[in-house]
Amino acid sequence: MLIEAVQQADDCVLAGALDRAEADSIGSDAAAFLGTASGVRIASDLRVGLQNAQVLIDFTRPEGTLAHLVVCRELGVQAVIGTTGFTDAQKAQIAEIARDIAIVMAPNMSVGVNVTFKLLEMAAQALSNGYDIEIIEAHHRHKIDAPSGTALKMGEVIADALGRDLKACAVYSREGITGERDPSTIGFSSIRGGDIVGDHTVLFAGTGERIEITHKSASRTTYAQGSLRAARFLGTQRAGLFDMFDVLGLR
Ligand SMILES: NC(=O)C1=CN([C@@H]2O[C@H](COP(=O)(O)OP(=O)(O)OC[C@H]3O[C@@H](n4cnc5c(N)ncnc54)[C@H](OP(=O)(O)O)[C@@H]3O)[C@@H](O)[C@H]2O)C=CC1
Ligand SMILES: O=C(O)C1=N[C@H](C(=O)O)C[C@H](O)C1
Repeated sequence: MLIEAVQQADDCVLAGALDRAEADSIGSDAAAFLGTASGVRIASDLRVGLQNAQVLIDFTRPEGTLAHLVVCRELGVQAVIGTTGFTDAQKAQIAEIARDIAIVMAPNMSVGVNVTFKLLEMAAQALSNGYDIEIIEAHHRHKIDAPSGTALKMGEVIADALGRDLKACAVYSREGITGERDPSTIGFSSIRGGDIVGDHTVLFAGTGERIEITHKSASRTTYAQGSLRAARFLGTQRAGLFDMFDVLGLR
């Protein structure tokens, strides 16, 4: 999706493409899967892959992203990070690296999801009393982290709007005799199955009514297009840690 988006954009150039050393794709043209040639061979050596790059777009795993950022800092390459599932300590490492290079990090690059974060801020403030808040997300069977980064960000946005600390009020699982629901909690439910691209619903359940704010991704192309917007934004920055609110002017 990312390679296709870059190939279709008239203001972006594919400078490199990376895969693991053992991958069958190594050495083949990065656009071969599109039936065209990009002139870029898929490499496993990050320094080779980044030699002509201004920005690395990284959707991998936390440990991979962190290793890549160390090389980005060394080479002065900026980064768009889509990877989710970072620990607090890993986020602190990213913030430290962002003192030297500009980084956009966001758990969801889609415009719609970032606008949904804003809607949730407003809804949480307006429904701060008498409404139980539950966040339900569904993703494909291959996803390895739960809850999704987007669901966690939704929880943070809502907790901030309510003056709560998500770490203290999040409930991630229920089983057995759980007791009555504590109204100060924010609940999370994760569904995994098939090829679901990414659905997120926040339920505000009151007495006599329910409000549901839902975003559904039908294609991963929204993430790729958002990543390119983030890369363009980085062209105007020297250093610092940004997110899609900065890129989209939503802050
Ligand atoms: N911010 C956003 O908008 C979005 C974020 N994501 C996030 O992006 C991440 C990747 O998701 P997705 O694309 O579905 O996952 P995939 O498994 O399809 O892709 C991840 C890629 O990273 C590679 N990889 C895994 N570990 C490492 C490592 N340590 N070093 C280098 N490369 C590595 C994998 O290789 P191999 O297959 O060989 O393991 C694979 O090619 C997830 O955290 C997901 O939540 C996903 C979509 C949108
Ligand atoms: O793994 C995915 O697929 C996705 N991951 C991101 C997340 O964890 O929120 C974004 C999107 O939901 C797809």
